[in-house]
Amino acid sequence: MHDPAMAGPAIAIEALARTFRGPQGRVKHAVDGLSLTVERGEMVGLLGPNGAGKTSTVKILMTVLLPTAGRAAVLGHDVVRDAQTVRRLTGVILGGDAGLYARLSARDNLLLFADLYGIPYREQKRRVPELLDRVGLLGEEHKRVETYSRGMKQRLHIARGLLHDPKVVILDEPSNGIDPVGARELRALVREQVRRQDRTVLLTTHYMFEADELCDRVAVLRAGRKIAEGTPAALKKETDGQVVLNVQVDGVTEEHVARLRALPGIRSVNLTEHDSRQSLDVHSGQERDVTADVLAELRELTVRQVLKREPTLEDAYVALISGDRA
Ligand SMILES: Nc1ncnc2c1ncn2[C@@H]1O[C@H](COP(=O)(O)OP(=O)(O)OP(=O)(O)O)[C@@H](O)[C@H]1O
Repeated sequence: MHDPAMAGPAIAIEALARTFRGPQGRVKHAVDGLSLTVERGEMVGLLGPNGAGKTSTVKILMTVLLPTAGRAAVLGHDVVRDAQTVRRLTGVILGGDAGLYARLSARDNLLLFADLYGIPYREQKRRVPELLDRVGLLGEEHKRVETYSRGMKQRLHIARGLLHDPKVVILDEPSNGIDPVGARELRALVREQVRRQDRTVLLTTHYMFEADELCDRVAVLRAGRKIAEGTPAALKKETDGQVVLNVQVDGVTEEHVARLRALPGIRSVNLTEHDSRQSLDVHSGQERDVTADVLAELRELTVRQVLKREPTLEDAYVALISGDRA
């Protein structure tokens, strides 16, 4: 008999949808007709701004949220009809404090979860120290988890997610809330340990550079839909020949942004606010210098600084999610 688990992609998502009913019965499309295939051994990043539908998609794959339409399968097993098998084959690595026992040591946490996974005791004795070593927690394994730094907890989450040696790993925001140095170390850990042994990894992140460092391919979501998919290098190519004009300015309104977007030669405009200071990134082609037109639109505001620069990978991503493409 044909066994679907032996062939085909690791993750197959087809026309997946999930709606929620909000206040006054308004329907919210968290995932809106998403299709995505992840081949065996691939590492694919799901990118998107807050509310894009990443967590809802991941929850459906983790079998903790039901889709309202479409289907998703892990190693050929449907996440709704065959949820138990999907859970056995999938390792989930979430961040933060949830899912760990703060009063127990790292070692006792892993032994407890190994029991829950039904890993035989002799196997636990071998695997737990080995995993603690692999994630760099050997020597700290007897300390209570509540004394751990965020980065150490994240390492323990990784060890926990790999305990039952899953074929498919779902990794949610690996470096969220971790300082840049710690985040770099964590990415190295993900590359060396999570990716091992032809494992398939689906990772969510807010950071394009993180996806670039780790992923073979990325899918960018916006409002529950996929707006771009490809290798990080291919997405970056979309900004070839573009220039970013960064304007530090105060008092920008939605109306200003709309007027800037309508100017000839402008591809996308992104407004960010930090410490109540505004910053505008205006993407345009190289063929036309838009600086004078942009400053004319902002003439009644106080412009603090104007800089022109080459686009980065992060710009490629921002241009995608703030552009008009749907
Ligand atoms: N249980 C729920 N009830 C109502 N609306 C929900 C629920 N869960 C998610 N949503 C809505 O669905 C949309 C997608 O949310 P989701 O958490 O999947 O996005 P996300 O890309 O993971 O965002 P973030 O990066 O902030 O985690 C959001 O608008 C969110 O408010």
